[in-house]
Amino acid sequence: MQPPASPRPAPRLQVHQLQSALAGPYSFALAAGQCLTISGPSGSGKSLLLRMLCDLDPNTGEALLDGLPRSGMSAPAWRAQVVYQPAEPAWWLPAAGEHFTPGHMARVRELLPQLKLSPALLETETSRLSTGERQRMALIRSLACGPKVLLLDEPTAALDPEAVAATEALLQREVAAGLSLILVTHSSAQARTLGHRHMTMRERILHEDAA
Ligand SMILES: Nc1ncnc2c1ncn2[C@@H]1O[C@H](COP(=O)(O)OP(=O)(O)OP(=O)(O)O)[C@@H](O)[C@H]1O
Repeated sequence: MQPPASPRPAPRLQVHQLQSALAGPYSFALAAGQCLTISGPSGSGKSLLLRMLCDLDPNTGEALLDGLPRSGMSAPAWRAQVVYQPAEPAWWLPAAGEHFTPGHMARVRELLPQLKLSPALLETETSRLSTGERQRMALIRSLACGPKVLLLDEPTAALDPEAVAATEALLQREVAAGLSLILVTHSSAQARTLGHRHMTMRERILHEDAA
């Protein structure tokens, strides 16, 4: 007799009827090691969705991480695991390196060369970094804390082709290692390179694209 099949693990992220005064409801699930890309016109609601997913804007409905409901954990505990990187990330201390905790520095030093960044930039005032350097440094900040789900809003918008390629290669490795990625991008080439599933936002309604 066959042993009973072991229960399937819960999806990494489950979203049920997530809704705010401005957008939704949205429902979908994402597995560990899966990349969902979202495209759509400017102003269609992509950032509103990402902000709801990391619980920055008031919303109703439920989100679960590995089967555990967000409503049962604190906002900081949720946001430590579901990390949102906006299109224009904020920096609140003079140098980029000051934004990292000592426990994350080994990982930061590992990631810097992968994104073609010099370690010296950690000591440079963030206001003196180029837009593209700041954008890549923000991605390092997002990855250094080891999120389970990463919500990226146009992370390569300010980058030259070589830096775009390095960023995409890094994201591919992270997803292959188990990261769940929701990537907002205007680049259909990038969506094809990184995405396992594709959705389009139109007038705040999310449509799953044909496979
Ligand atoms: N707090 C708010 N109050 C009212 N309207 C808002 C608020 N935040 C965003 N909006 C509006 O909601 C719509 C969707 O905004 P959102 O930032 O999600 O667009 P987007 O799809 O991410 O666009 P882009 O590609 O340009 O970043 C826009 O019309 C925006 O002006």
